[in-house]
Amino acid sequence: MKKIILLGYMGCGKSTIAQNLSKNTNIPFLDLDKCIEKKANLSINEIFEQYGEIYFRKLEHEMFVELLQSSENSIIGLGGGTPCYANNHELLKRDDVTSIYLKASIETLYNRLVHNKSKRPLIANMNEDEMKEFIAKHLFDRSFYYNHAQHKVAVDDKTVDETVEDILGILA
Ligand SMILES: Nc1ncnc2c1ncn2[C@@H]1O[C@H](COP(=O)(O)OP(=O)(O)O)[C@@H](O)[C@H]1O
Ligand SMILES: O=C(O)C1=C[C@@H](OP(=O)(O)O)[C@@H](O)[C@H](O)C1
Ligand SMILES: [Mg+2]
Repeated sequence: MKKIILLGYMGCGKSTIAQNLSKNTNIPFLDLDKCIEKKANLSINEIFEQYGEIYFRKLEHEMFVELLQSSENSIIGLGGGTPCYANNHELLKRDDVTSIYLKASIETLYNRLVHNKSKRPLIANMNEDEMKEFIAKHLFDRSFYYNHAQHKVAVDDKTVDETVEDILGILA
């Protein structure tokens, strides 16, 4: 069954756009982080705090495989790191997967994340200068994986509805 998979850096809008795309298409959406939280009965912050990032990556990989195995059509919003670990990017190559990279500039990401970092353990304790430098370097490292997506949608200066329209154009 068809999976539409949104990927990209923290704050690019995967969770927000997946939800709105779902309203437009009537295809159910799943947020990978939310699925992990539900299964572990812990928040993402608690998983990082209590078990560390490596354990989180293991849960993330297992949940990604589980969601891909389901027979339902779905829109899946990944976590920012999902394609960058455990060869998860290889799973995007399946015939039943349409993968879309929501591509945002460092500036857009910084502006969105600066007031929205508390639930993102990788950046939660950084000051503004540290965050800007971290995003720049981290995005550079991760772009290799994000560029494995079949499609790219530039999200800078677009409203949620405009990004959803762009994705509908790809899916048409
Ligand atoms: N045009 C936009 N598209 C998507 N998100 C936007 C936009 N403008 C502001 N935002 C905000 O940016 C944040 C994006 O976060 P989220 O959807 O959780 O991204 P991700 O899941 O990629 O980390 C949300 O707080 C959302 O309200
Ligand atoms: O980039 C990352 O490594 C992470 C991104 C988060 O998801 P969002 O991209 O939805 O914030 C979440 O999976 C976790 O905090 C780790
Ligand atoms: Mg998200």
